[in-house]
Amino acid sequence: MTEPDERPKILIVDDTRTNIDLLIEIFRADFRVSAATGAARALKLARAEQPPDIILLDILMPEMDGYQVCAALKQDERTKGIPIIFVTAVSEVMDAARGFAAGAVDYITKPFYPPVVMARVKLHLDLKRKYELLESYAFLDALTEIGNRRRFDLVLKSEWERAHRSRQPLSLIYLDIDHFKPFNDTYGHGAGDDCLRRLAGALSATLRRSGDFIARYGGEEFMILLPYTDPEQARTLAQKLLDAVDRLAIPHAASPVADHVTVSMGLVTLDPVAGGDPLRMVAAADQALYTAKRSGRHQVQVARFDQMPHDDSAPRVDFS
Ligand SMILES: Nc1nc2c(ncn2[C@@H]2O[C@H](COP(=O)(O)OP(=O)(O)OP(=O)(O)O)[C@@H](O)[C@H]2O)c(=O)[nH]1
Repeated sequence: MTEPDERPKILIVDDTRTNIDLLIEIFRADFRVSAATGAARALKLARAEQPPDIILLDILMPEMDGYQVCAALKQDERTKGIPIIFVTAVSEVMDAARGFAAGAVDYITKPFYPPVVMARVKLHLDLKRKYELLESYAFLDALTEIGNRRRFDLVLKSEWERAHRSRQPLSLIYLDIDHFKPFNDTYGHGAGDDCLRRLAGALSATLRRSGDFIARYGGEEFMILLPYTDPEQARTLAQKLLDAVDRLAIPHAASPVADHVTVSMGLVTLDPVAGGDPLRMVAAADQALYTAKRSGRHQVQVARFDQMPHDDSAPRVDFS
């Protein structure tokens, strides 16, 4: 089996073939290089399934100039994180200021001095990697190493929009550990932390579909988002999550519910009707969770969340 090519991808955009050839020569050993001689092809390559890690972009091109291409890439969610370095002739240096305003990170001048071109590209790739690493930490819960609340908010918003667009159901489970305060009081905060870590691991391992998403929402609360999942499928999965926590069998002598740690869940499924606010979905799941707690804990309660026809501002939440 051949090893996957891990070299960074660079896209070179220039309407002059000789410039492209010169730049390919500089990068071909250490990079996977693709090239475009016009804006349309450049945008297509940038939006490909495996987008480039960095783009070298000529300013003066027919059809759409470099500034316009840069602005289009920066406006597109899929491509806005790709660093863009403008390629400009010495006489166009003033125009590079416009490039920065359009969102470029740097510029290089023609004629090329290969070591400088390479150093600039490597510098910006390195900065991009560091930025992505920092960003991933900002969305990670440090204790359990699953997504945090900030990440959940973003994923909920995009899945909510996707559910409306595709008219597919979206389910949400709000999960809370039962009697966690007495657990901490009995076994200590360190054991409480360990319990949270083990629960996060067991819950994550129970999710099988690639779009399923779990986050730690608060102290002892987790959110599980299930795209393309109808109420019946979500109910089955919620039961599996309940069982997975039971199977951990973490002793909890202070719980009146069981001799081990248990959880309660509120489940809601969005009917893909246009409009509304994703936070109402959270509110509906929260109410169902409250019902689960009131009804003796260690169980799943299902809320039905649908919106009043013709009245976007008044979603109806009722329990079945
Ligand atoms: N060890 C540990 N405990 C935490 C953490 N975050 C929150 N908690 C504890 O979780 C407990 C939650 O307590 P409550 O909200 O009273 O709920 P509960 O005791 O689980 O009771 P019910 O939810 O009604 O079943 C509090 O004692 C918090 O201190 C954490 O990161 N680590």
